[in-house]
Amino acid sequence: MLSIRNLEAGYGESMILRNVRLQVEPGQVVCLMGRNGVGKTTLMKTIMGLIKPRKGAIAYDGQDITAASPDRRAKSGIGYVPQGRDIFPQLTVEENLLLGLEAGSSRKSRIPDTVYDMFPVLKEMLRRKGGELSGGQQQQLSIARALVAEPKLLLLDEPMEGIQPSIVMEIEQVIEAIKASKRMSVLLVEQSLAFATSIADYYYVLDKGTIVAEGSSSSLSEEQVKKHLAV
Ligand SMILES: Nc1ncnc2c1ncn2[C@@H]1O[C@H](COP(=O)(O)OP(=O)(O)OP(=O)(O)O)[C@@H](O)[C@H]1O
Repeated sequence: MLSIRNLEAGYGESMILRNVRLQVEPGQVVCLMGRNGVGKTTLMKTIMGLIKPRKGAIAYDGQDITAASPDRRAKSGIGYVPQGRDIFPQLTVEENLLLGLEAGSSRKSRIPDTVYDMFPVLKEMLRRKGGELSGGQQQQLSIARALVAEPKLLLLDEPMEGIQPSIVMEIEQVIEAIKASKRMSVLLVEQSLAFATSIADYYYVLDKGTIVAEGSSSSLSEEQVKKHLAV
């Protein structure tokens, strides 16, 4: 589904990612872990094409997309939910969702009902401005907007960060439902050991721009977390 080899990327002269390799199989939920500032967001942006790698290759769905534009990646079925709820505050919930249809690979002209099934709260708030929603609801809107396009690979950058526990639970349920549907792969940045071991199939730990540990999530132990993730 997604295969990254020998990736090197950064900002101007400063190289953040070095020799990164990572794999996401069809239907898998893969968790990318690592301390603050190690390059997780940089990796997500490079997968989405917002940062051009200096070295290495990214293949998606059997195609080399290393040089493809972000728009082409979205059209070919990669959905991206950036860190920090990047919704349009002046547009209504419905308008935000409709933008998701434009961006992605879906040929549908209406928002699929499955999105409202996953986020019933949004259906009740279709006419409200995005900026009037709570932080957690905005995060749900941001995820829903990506799902509207029915992507084949969903990239989620710290979707639970700074969100109240009840909404964290709802977002976890959505990720579980996506996994159960087997129609989408998910790569997400998430620090919680509980999440990584309960929902994810596989994990990678990034440290100083390189992958230092990986394995099936059931093998992820408290000790490894202490070694690689404790501050
Ligand atoms: N636009 C930018 N220009 C220059 N350097 C940047 C830019 N964005 C991030 N960096 C640097 O790149 C490094 C990796 O940042 P990145 O945001 O990828 O880390 P992260 O693991 O996602 O961290 P966090 O968990 O805090 O979000 C940091 O040292 C950061 O200061």
